[in-house]
Amino acid sequence: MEFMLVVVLLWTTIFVFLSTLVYRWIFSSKDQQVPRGPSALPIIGHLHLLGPNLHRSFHQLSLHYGPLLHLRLGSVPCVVASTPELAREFLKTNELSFSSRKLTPAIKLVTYDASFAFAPYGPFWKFIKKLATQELLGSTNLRNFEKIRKMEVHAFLSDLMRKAKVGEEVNVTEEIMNLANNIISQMMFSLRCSDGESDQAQQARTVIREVTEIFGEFDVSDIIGFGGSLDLQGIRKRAKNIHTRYDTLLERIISDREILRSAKRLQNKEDGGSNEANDFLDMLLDTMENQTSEVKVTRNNIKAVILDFFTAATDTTSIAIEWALVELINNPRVLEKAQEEINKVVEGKHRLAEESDTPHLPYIQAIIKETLRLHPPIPMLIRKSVNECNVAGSKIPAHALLFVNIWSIGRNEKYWENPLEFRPERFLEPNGDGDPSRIRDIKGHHFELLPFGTGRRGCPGMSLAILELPNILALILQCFDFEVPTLHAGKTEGTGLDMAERPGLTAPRANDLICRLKSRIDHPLNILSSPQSQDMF
Ligand code: HEM
Repeated sequence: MEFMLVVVLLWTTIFVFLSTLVYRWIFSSKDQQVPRGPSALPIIGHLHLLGPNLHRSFHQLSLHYGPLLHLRLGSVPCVVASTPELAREFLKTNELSFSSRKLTPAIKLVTYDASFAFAPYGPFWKFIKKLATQELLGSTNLRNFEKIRKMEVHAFLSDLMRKAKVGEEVNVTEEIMNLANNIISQMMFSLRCSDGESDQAQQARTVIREVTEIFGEFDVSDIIGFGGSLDLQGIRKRAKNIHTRYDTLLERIISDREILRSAKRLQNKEDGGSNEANDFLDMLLDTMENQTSEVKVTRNNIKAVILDFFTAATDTTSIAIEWALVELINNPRVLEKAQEEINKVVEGKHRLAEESDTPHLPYIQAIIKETLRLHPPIPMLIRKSVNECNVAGSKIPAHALLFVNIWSIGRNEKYWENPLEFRPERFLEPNGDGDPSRIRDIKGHHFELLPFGTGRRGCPGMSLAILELPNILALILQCFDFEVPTLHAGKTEGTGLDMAERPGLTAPRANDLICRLKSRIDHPLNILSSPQSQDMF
């Protein structure tokens, strides 16, 4: 036993010594300036400096050490960039070097090691990207699905109106998540997650939250370099559990669809009808069955890609709407101005806001931008270098992790006047030089504001989000006023709703938004349509 201990200690000492040498060698080039950073500890590097909300820890470190930080997380070299200029250097000037993401053991386990969002920049990624942007999220499909989005939003509003009528408390966070969930599942597999009452609907929401949480965690056993089979924090055990639950949900949906497809084929053979693809699941199954497809898509790929889109679309959209509502409840002047704009444009109580009203609701659009500036649902763009490169005068080794801290950039007073103030008007004013074309947009062209990322690896769901977010917000504000209990979880008396965030890959509010709603519409049922589709569970 003692002998074993001596051997382990000896190996650990040799490992620390060698890794320090390698680390110094990598970053010792005399003609390259190494990004600044605090001193690292042996083995763990800078892990001890990081709190649960990584973007906040990095922000604090960059205030002290400058906007380009070099850190070591265990054995993994990392760079953190916290200005628009650096974001441009990494994501535009050196785009191809930073067009991949890091696969952690947890991500591999949950996503069958077959994901699109974590795939290297290569043929599989390009194939799914094309399918997603031209078909699922292409302009024709987005237009075709407008009716479905409208029905889903109306179902959501009518549920809230029922609760408002009887004075029931509403968990707005959960309701919005259901809505986002229903919209994306309708688009992907023509099913809805139901009204949220079934166990399985609840399971689907829980899995999504758990996925984004676990993807944002650092697996110490993985990053200190010698923990191949260790699972010090139990992350891999949790990942396997999430994977199993998700797999059960998805297998059921895919098997049902396969039965339906066989029946349709039989029918088509009999009556000579066509066999065209309907939704994303059909498109993916068609590709899997097509022996001559340019890229081989497996059943695991299908499940992983569905998980990618399902989680990416549900969590981000609902987080953005919730932060917008919380900011509005805390800023009654902005809320009043927004409701006035809606009343004027959609003539208050005769009809509900439509997506086509959005261009006439500039203040609502500005509220969305201001929300995404202060509370980007994905607070950091995380990429991996595929080769050694020089960026902003610094040598970045191959396989280094890059964090572009968009949360920090949105709060930097060098780029935003009174950055902590929630002031949507800033998006309606030209930047002091009278040129309206310089008003910052959120589409990845202005590096001060990158809520959807930028370039090839930028968010493929941006067009859908840009349609959904202002419309859903406008409808909630048109239909309801909010009554937040004075002393409720997430509210401190006199100081408004709290702004604490939950850790993870995304940054949702830590406490659910729970409040009573007061209807602002006299005869809501006359102007609401209802959903007509099969429930998912
Ligand atoms: C408020 C809404 C949303 C926000 C703020 C958001 C934000 C982001 C960000 C920051 C990224 C990483 C970009 C980068 O690395 O440059 C991303 C990637 C992604 N998003 Fe979104 N997103 C939203 C909605 C959606 C929707 C509605 C979908 C699907 C319908 C979606 C699907 C994806 C996928 C699949 C990726 C991975 C892309 C890749 O790796 O190539 N997102 N999103």
